[in-house]
Amino acid sequence: FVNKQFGVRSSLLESSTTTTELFARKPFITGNWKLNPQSKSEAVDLARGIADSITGESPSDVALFVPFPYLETVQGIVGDKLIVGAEMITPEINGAFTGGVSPCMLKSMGIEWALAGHSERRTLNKESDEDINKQCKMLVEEGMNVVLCIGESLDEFEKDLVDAVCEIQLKKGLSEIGADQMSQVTIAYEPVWAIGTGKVATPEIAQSVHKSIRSITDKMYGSSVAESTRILYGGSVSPGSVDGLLEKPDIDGALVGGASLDTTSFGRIINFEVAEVLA
Ligand SMILES: O=C(CO)COP(=O)(O)O
Repeated sequence: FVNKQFGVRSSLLESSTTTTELFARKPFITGNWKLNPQSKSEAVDLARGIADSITGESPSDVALFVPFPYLETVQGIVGDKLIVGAEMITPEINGAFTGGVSPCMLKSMGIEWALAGHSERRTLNKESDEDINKQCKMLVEEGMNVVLCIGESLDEFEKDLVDAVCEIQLKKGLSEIGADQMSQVTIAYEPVWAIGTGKVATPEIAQSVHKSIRSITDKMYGSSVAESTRILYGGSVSPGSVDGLLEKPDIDGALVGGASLDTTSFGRIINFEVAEVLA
């Protein structure tokens, strides 16, 4: 077994292999803690455990999206080893928005990343594509980075509407965001039926949707943006499924929910192993 991950462990690489031969884009492994863990002390333990699982030069970029109250603590623990981001923002500068947290506030704390469009916020908080677009635009305009989450429901999957739903969510979510701002955007494909269900999309299904998302991005922004934009898969990613997913050419990483709350599982996901990327 030869570990040929991007940017890593050159001592393990065959001398003739360059890391970029394997991955077109640097892999990006991200965790979304959602409404977890229940106490600051548990958050501290989890952040420490995850940071400890990154030894030496990381093969991937790694990010943790954590609840607002834990941001500063987690950031202090993980330092430069990984990115810490917010799970949502309120796209306003200031004013009468009780409970809101603005991009400016986050930036002033050194937080430069946030999720937008997670299916739980689309469903539970009734966020529309227009709301999500406002969030994405404000984040990029503030010089921050956004992971835009898109994905179809089970009903839409069964009706063969996957590509159509992703296209609409992508076009509306990224409306008025320019090609020059796309380096601040990561896309996460999260089929709703796969989130928290243990029913991970097969690598073949995920690859087919990721390829279609890349081709929509190409139509919107041209090939150089499409080829450099990272597209993550999310939905029941586990230590058992990550390697197969990351072997696919258009799957650039993972957005992990449940398994990011377990140090051993998330540590294994961060240190995923692929011997080759399969077309
Ligand atoms: O929603 C997710 C990440 O944003 C995925 O959650 P699970 O990994 O628990 O399915």
